[in-house]
Amino acid sequence: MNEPTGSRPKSPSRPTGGKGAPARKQGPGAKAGGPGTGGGSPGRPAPGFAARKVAADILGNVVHKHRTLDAEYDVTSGHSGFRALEPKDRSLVKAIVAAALRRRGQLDAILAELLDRPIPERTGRVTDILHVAAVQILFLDVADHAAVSLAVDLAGSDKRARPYKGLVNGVLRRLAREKDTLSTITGSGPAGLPLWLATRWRETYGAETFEAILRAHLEEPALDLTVKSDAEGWAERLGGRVVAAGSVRLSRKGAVDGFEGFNEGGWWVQDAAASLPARLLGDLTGKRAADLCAAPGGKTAQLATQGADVTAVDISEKRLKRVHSNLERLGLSARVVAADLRSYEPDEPFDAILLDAPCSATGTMRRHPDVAWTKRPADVTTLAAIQAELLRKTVTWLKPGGVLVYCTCSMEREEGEDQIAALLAEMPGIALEPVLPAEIGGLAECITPEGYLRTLPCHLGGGTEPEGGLDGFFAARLRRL
Ligand SMILES: C[S@@+](CC[C@H](N)C(=O)[O-])C[C@H]1O[C@@H](n2cnc3c(N)ncnc32)[C@H](O)[C@@H]1O
Repeated sequence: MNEPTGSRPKSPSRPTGGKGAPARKQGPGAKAGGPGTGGGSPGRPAPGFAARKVAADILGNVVHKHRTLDAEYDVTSGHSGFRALEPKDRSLVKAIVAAALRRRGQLDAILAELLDRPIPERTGRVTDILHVAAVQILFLDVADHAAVSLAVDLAGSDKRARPYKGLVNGVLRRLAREKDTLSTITGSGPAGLPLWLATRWRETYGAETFEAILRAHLEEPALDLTVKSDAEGWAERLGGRVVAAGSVRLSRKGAVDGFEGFNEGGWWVQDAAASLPARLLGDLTGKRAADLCAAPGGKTAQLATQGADVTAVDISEKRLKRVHSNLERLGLSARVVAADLRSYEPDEPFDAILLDAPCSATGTMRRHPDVAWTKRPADVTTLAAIQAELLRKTVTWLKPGGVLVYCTCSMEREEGEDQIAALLAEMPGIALEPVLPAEIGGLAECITPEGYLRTLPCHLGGGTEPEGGLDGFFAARLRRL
């Protein structure tokens, strides 16, 4: 679908992303103009209408029905309206939904300021429609009048939202007019997180770090690569910089299979924080190593690159296909096993084990802003029980003197610090081997007093420096005595 170009540039004065952080216009650069109500021929939707409708649907499905964005965007089984869109409109939908989730707290506060009273629950998609339009007006490269009129059309097309068409029109026009002066936009917006998660993080990390994490979540993260070798060389060739312990951080976007080095297998996409646990196992030349919970294989590739004879185990046959294809592209090898670790037994013990246990993934919200809405407190409890079981079982697969790194991409203590404290209290034959700053590129801020690795989205300049931040990861290194 071709959308008309926007009729005027956005105001140079931008709303801020909380505590003075400048909000950046992001997204695919779609100059979605389109006169909306006046733009379509009679009886035909205006250009851009389908994309806005799909965006509001998907946003609602994530927030109210706890569906994941991966499921909604699946090319074979995802949202049917999304699948019917042209690639350009799919990109626009993704940009709108990601920004609306990332900035949900701000949008709620801004709209509350413009509404006399909260919108009743039973009004269908009114709130989703308002969020989809507001995020375009405030943060995306879309002409205000197009965002407003398409939202009005959308409200008019929904039986339960129709009575609120006038309200949608009035609120969004006022937002477009007053966006530079609205007080909530320039203040520190509230969390935009479900209460259970906000409460937990404030308690776990303290008010100041919690605010810093929220600021970091507002920004779209940079693209990080793990390289087989020569990080400086790849950074130069791809126009990036070396961060953390040798990851290459790029500001460029786009399909990575078109970037230099992809086809030659020089690197793979992996958040810089996600690359740290495997690095804690050091040089593995000639060692027998297990990558447990391996798919899609980012850490398998690291262990192979570090010289190990790798056995990669995962329960999901489907996800293991990606391990095979990734290893093939990278020219690396590993023994790949489809098995449930709860019933699997290796033939021989290992010198090194990496256990990247299934977890709530609350540390990946920078890249997956739906996570806050698709996870529930009960998930943390259920997953913590699985992690405890896997950890107790697999640590016995180490040779004496062997090392296991346990990690999760979770920000929850139950999936990190508490797991290790309980294990050490229970198993006297296992000792903690603290992480040293030199092993993780000098990132001392990411090491806890106990010697655990604990990365947070606000680390490495997240929320304060352009293209800063790390995914939230926990890792601990254990040695079998
Ligand atoms: C966090 S992901 C692993 C990411 C991977 N290590 C990487 O770096 O690319 C967790 C994985 O655990 C696997 N998994 C979950 N339960 C499992 C079990 N009981 N046995 C084996 N694998 C399991 C899932 O299929 C999923 O691929």
